[in-house]
Amino acid sequence: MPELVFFSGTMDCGKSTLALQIEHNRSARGLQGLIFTRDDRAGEGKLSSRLGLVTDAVEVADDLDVYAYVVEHLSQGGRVDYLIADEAQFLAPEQIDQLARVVDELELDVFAFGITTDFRSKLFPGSQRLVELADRVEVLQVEALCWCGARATHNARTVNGAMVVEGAQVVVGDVNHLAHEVGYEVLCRRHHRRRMTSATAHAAALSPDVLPVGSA
Ligand SMILES: Nc1ncnc2c1ncn2[C@@H]1O[C@H](COP(=O)(O)OP(=O)(O)O)[C@@H](O)[C@H]1O
Ligand SMILES: Cc1cn([C@H]2C[C@H](O)[C@@H](COP(=O)(O)O)O2)c(=O)[nH]c1=O
Repeated sequence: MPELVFFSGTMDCGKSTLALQIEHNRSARGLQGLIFTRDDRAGEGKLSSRLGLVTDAVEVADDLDVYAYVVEHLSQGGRVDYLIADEAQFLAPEQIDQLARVVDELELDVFAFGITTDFRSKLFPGSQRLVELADRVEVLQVEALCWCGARATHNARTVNGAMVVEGAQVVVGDVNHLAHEVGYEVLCRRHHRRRMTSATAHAAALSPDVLPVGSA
């Protein structure tokens, strides 16, 4: 039975890597997939992983009807055995409905990958629709970790190194870019709630208030 599967997690937990592995394993067996993405850090029409792998993909513009795109591809004699959609949080809810239609009417597997919540811990509209429609929601097995060692479950945004909770929902960026104006850091819920990033935790640890008596 074909399925719509949502592989979800925080930033930097290996979603794009898994997307590329699924693509590799299936194409190695002669299957042909269509790969979609939106606003990947590597640029338009790219699906990239931090492990250095990258592949071409169809950039999902606001007005792209994914179902119609696949039907058109098939009607022109193209072969499609499955779909991959990375950065699926950025897709509009209607485009997620189109992915579900591909599963139900064209009987193709669709593998969607994305972060569930934004820097304010609010669902992205695309992710919300995926949670509503997916046959399965899979959490990735390799845990991203908070600076404290706990499993990271939330995404924090930093601006010039300080965690922020206001701003546009979509700002393309990366983790470990604290020197950049906008960066991201994955945190456990406890430290996301306390707005405690690795930098603020480090600064607190170095504060004179907590240094041993007599230290310089
Ligand atoms: N130098 C490295 N050596 C080994 N693994 C790495 C390295 N850099 C990144 N990774 C792995 O890649 C993961 C990020 O993969 P990626 O597919 O880009 O994540 P996502 O798409 O979820 O943001 C990290 O959590 C880590 O497991
Ligand atoms: C939390 C959050 C993230 N983003 C952006 C930042 C990245 O460009 C992508 C996530 O990519 P990844 O491959 O999963 O690391 O999403 C955003 O726009 N808004 C946010 O709140």
